[in-house]
Amino acid sequence: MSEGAEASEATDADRADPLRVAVTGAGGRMGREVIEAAVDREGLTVALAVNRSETEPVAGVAVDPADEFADRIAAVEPDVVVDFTGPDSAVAYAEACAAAGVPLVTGTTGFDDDQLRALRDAADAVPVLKAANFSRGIAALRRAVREAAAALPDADVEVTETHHNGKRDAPSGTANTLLDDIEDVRADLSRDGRVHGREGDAPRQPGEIGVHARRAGDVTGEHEVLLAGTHEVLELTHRAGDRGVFAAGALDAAVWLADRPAGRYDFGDVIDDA
Ligand SMILES: NC(=O)C1=CN([C@@H]2O[C@H](COP(=O)(O)OP(=O)(O)OC[C@H]3O[C@@H](n4cnc5c(N)ncnc54)[C@H](OP(=O)(O)O)[C@@H]3O)[C@@H](O)[C@H]2O)C=CC1
Ligand SMILES: O=C(O)C1=N[C@H](C(=O)O)C[C@H](O)C1
Repeated sequence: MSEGAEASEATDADRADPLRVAVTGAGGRMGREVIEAAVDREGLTVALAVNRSETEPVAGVAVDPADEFADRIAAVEPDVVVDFTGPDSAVAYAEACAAAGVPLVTGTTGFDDDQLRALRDAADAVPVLKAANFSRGIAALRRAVREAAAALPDADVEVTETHHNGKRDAPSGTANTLLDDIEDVRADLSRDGRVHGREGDAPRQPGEIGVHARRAGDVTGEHEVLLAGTHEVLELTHRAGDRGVFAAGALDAAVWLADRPAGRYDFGDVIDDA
């Protein structure tokens, strides 16, 4: 379990009424996907949706302006907020959730250290589940990568991610998580050794991990970890084919989180508890 309070035994099966979900970033690629998935899922209802500029309804759900969030969350009292926006807005929503006593699931990526601290502060007041990737395939990839990196202590490691041309942050949150995982199990590798692309006279040095971020077309999300030794190469790759996998995982996380005590959680906690 992640840092935080002990989990309660409550599950969605104990809940008589539908779980009332609020969605932020409702007009975005992920927000729309989450609303569509929530509308289709038994036991859930979208009680509130907000977006910054575009406030057209999504899948029949009304979308309110984001600047009304603090008032609307107090009036609506949702059971959980699901956020896919940007780092600044995710922090603002975390603070609003902490003030209103509402649990938060955020899939937003690209946080800096101050923003991460602000999320941790919010988790002192309410449960906060942050995950850079809600795909179960990525959860499996993380386990495989940790095992492979530990089993191949001399292998050179390079991490490559590919995303659509609208993605803002680089490298992806998932790539950063995979890098953390690798550095956790390989004592010779650390954050200081990350080399972002290569150019010119730049032969590989001991302790390097290469990191490559590609942006092209409408690619949903691909992550590859290359472990290369002498005379053998291992490549571990995940490709997301549709954002529905992220939306489904985020809603699984919302259902799981709604009745937990304050604290910090991640998607692994949801999977481990299944
Ligand atoms: N954890 C996971 O599994 C996944 C995480 N992500 C992450 O989710 C985030 C969003 O991605 P994506 O949906 O593709 O991005 P988009 O740019 O498509 O959507 C972001 C949405 O958030 C809205 N927004 C921004 N600021 C605010 C605000 N203050 N209040 C309300 N709405 C706001 C934007 O509105 P406007 O257009 O008006 O600015 C937009 O509708 C990114 O950080 C991405 O990396 C993405 C996929 C999966
Ligand atoms: O912005 C995206 O699209 C995605 N972002 C997440 C990340 O940064 O890792 C997850 C997924 O790969 C899609």
